[in-house]
Amino acid sequence: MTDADPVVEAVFDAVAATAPEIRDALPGRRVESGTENPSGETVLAGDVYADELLLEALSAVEGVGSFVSEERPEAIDVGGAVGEGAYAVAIDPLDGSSNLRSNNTMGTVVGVYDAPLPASGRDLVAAGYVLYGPITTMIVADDRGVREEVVERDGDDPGVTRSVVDDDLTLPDEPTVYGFGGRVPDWPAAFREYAREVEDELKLRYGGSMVGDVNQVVTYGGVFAYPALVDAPEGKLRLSFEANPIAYIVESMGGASSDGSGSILDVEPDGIHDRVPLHVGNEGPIDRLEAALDG
Ligand SMILES: O=P(O)(O)OC[C@H]1O[C@](O)(COP(=O)(O)O)[C@@H](O)[C@@H]1O
Ligand SMILES: [Mg+2]
Ligand SMILES: [Mg+2]
Repeated sequence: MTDADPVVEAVFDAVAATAPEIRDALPGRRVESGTENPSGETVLAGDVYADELLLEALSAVEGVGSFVSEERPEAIDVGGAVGEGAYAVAIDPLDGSSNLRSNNTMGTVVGVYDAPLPASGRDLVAAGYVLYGPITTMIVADDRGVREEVVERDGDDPGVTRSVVDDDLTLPDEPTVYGFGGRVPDWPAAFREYAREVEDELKLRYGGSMVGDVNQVVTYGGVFAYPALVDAPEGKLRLSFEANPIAYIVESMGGASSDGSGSILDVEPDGIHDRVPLHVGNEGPIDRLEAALDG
């Protein structure tokens, strides 16, 4: 196995250290902040707080040159030149933040790119997510594979403990669950037909937060999608902050990703906030999806 990249390790140390603080801050931050993000969505106080904490933590990491967030219009220069020894870190500070009001699962998504954004998913050197569920877990994928960790506060210390619970996470061979975002009438006919078949075979697991819903697939095998919509052919999820990191993780686990015709990691971006239809999971259901959409 290759040695860990110290900058990637430091990035995930910083993300893990921030996770309990983000979690603790949520009870008082379930309200709208009064602003919109670059994607035109209402931002909650929790989104703003998580974004600020992560900027502070990640800009202190030596080797991080650029901080790019779903909540900010532009990349922020925080150190060395990206691509010449420094990485760009792309963050979805709180994923599924509409679940804050209903007190359901949310996450933080991280992509570590070896190129200035907008960059292709092929420029990722690592990706991961934190899942704020009944316990706080973190998935980390890099060129050494995929690991699942539990993140806990270290007693009264400000630090945290990262305990690896699985150091070689792979997708279960048998698909078991599915979760598809958006409304059925908004799905293109070909996706509706595909979904009808999947419904007959797999169990529905859908909670409205990409990280939570992808983690069901990561754990039990299956397929997650936020597909193209009739009125929004580019779908909802953002390539740099959401789709690329999730595709990198699932592909590193032996699964597949697709924008409808090929791997998400091959999508060439125009802008930092580009959206893309996202489908990830076991190879079987993703191959069938591409065949269904091709027709
Ligand atoms: O409820 P909708 O509009 O179908 O969207 C659900 C999707 O939107 C998201 O909440 C978008 O992420 P953010 O919360 O980071 O904006 C995903 O987590 C989820 O898959
Ligand atoms: Mg999100
Ligand atoms: Mg978000």
